[in-house]
Amino acid sequence: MSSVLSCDQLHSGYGAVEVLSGVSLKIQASDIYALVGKNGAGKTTLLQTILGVLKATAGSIMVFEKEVAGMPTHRIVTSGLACAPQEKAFFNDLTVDENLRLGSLSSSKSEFVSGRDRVIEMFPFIANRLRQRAGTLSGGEQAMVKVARALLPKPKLVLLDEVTEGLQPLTIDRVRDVLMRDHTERNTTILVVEQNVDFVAGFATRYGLMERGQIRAEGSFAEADAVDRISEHLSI
Ligand SMILES: Nc1ncnc2c1ncn2[C@@H]1O[C@H](COP(=O)(O)OP(=O)(O)OP(=O)(O)O)[C@@H](O)[C@H]1O
Repeated sequence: MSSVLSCDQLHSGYGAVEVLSGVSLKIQASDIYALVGKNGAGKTTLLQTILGVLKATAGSIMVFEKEVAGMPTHRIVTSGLACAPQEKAFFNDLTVDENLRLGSLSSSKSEFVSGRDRVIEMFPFIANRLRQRAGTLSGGEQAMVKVARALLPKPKLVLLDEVTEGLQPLTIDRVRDVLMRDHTERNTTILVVEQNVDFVAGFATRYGLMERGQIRAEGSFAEADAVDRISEHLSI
């Protein structure tokens, strides 16, 4: 099966501070890959480096079998990759509709409108909020709009950074259902950074355990001890 995303001995960080110290991972088409690790393990740094927001200082990043290390972010995302980042990542003074549009700048107006109809079907509350300023949404609503914005342009690979953080259980279930549906209907490959074991155990296929800037172990959720291994990794 073809590899959608692979990193090989990837190094990156912030100035003189190296955070990723040789990350290697391979995500296959239609995987739902859960990247798990404690605070500070380097998960967000890895996503930011894949997206070209942070510069890789060494190693390789292949997206759809094309080297993207060193490419600017706007070129990387046009290859069919979208991201729902951890921080708010909203233009608070713009409307919900305008924020959705910013995730689909390379789509035509008609593609955007049909994509918007699709995500409104996923998260119906958005229909009545299109003209609301994004900064006035609740935390849970913002999280759902972030996921909607990432899925709107029909990406082949979506990166989600702790989107369930601080959400109530019903909202978490909703987000999971939407992601599962998109994965099933469109074969979307998903890389989800999470610390919520119950969330990922419900739908991910594989996992990687990250610690101090490296992937220490990987496994499949088909294995009976997957949840125990992840819980142990997070507790030590
Ligand atoms: N802008 C920055 N400048 C310097 N160091 C940073 C910066 N951002 C993050 N770091 C450091 O990089 C390390 C990894 O942070 P990162 O946010 O990637 O971890 P994480 O695994 O995503 O953690 P969390 O689960 O808490 O979000 C941490 O030690 C953090 O302090």
